Amino acid sequence: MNATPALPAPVPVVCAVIIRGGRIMLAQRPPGKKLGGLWEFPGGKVEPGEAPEAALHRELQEELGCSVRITQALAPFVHAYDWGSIKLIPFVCELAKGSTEPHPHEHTALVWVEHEELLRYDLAPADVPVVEMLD
Ligand SMILES: Nc1nc2c([nH]c(=O)n2[C@@H]2O[C@H](COP(=O)(O)OP(=O)(O)OP(=O)(O)O)[C@@H](O)[C@H]2O)c(=O)[nH]1
Repeated sequence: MNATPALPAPVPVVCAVIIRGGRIMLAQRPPGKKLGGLWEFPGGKVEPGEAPEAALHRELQEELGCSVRITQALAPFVHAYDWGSIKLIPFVCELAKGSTEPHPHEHTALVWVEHEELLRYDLAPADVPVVEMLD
């Protein structure tokens, strides 16, 4: 018998690299939450039985009040934090035609930055490999 307890499965998390006019949106996590103050791609946890794409649309509506069109699915990967692991499922998106302007309902701030500037932001550690996947 294997005495090693099974590690909990990584928590699936979707995130959106939203591109507009050559700039990419970053959102700042509020203080007091996990990774508070760090910058991330908007998104969140996938609910049980939910498709990742559906989770992405739901989270972006909740967090930013906007709708997007997914243009590319990037390769999901697992990132281990000291409190557990996430399976990050990134999508490249653009704002959907007729979408409302995104507003931060849950984040402290939103910025639109050039690709070359992304790594100058203090990113959630799991987001660094996502930046490296972008062309
Ligand atoms: N939304 C989002 N979450 C990310 C990214 N990168 C990353 O490590 N995460 C982590 O993945 C989890 C996503 O959950 P969430 O955004 O729905 O969670 P939350 O802060 O409401 O819940 P939490 O307080 O349990 O972390 C967070 O722990 C967050 O720190 C990212 O780019 N986008």
